[in-house]
Amino acid sequence: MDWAYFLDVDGTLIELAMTPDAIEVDHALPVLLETLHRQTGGALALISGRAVADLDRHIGILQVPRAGQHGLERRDAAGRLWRHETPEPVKRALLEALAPLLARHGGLLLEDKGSTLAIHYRRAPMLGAYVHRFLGRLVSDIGQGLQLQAGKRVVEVKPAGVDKGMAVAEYLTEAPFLGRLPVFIGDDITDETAFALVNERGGISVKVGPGRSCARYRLPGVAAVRAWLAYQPMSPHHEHP
Ligand SMILES: O=P(O)(O)OC[C@H]1O[C@H](O[C@H]2O[C@H](CO)[C@@H](O)[C@H](O)[C@H]2O)[C@H](O)[C@@H](O)[C@@H]1O
Repeated sequence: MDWAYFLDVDGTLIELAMTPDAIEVDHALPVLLETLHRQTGGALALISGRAVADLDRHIGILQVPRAGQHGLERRDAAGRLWRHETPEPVKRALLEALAPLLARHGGLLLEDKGSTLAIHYRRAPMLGAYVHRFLGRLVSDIGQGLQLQAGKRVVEVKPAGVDKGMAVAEYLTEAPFLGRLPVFIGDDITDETAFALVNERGGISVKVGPGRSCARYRLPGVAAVRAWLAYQPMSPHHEHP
């Protein structure tokens, strides 16, 4: 059976950086992804926590389908964009509540992704537990179907009930993904829903780096992921990592 490739971005295809805009996308990445996309007949998608527009800006290769904001937005192989929105008044209330926190702690960084608001504390790691508590209280006060999403030195507030696993499941109902065995590679907590979905479908789930995971395989880091992906098109029979 042919494989369909679903790839997380930060920490999987690109090394982590101090801030979301500080990532370095070297020229080899788009070349690798374009090649894999072509050689799989288009069965490659990026599944990221970043916004789709942000992926477009940093990574380009617009012909590769992509899901952003942990599945809240998804561009399919036909170029159609599907979106779950956070209602405007809810977003306004969140931004108002976050303003004093951000004003008080210059080391924190707000990333407004549209439907999701992320507070990054990589520049002020000692504030991590505080930020988690603050946002946890905010979500329970505001309610409105919101949920917290933890990540690497980041906490996000997003609409509940949509995740990366759902985005992968949606792609698998559409050409050219339909009927293929899914492969998902990711490094973070948010990738666990996709690993679980892929495991259910008998696919290949690959966790990048250390940490607990339901993924069945491991790769040590970004360089190993890229090396493994580069090997795929050359292999006549796909082998497990
Ligand atoms: O699902 P991903 O594609 O892995 O995206 C997860 C988050 O990635 C970005 O944040 C992370 O990477 C930043 C740049 O390396 C780093 O500074 C930050 O600490 C990491 O959490 C992105 O900014 C988030 O929106 C994504 O959710």
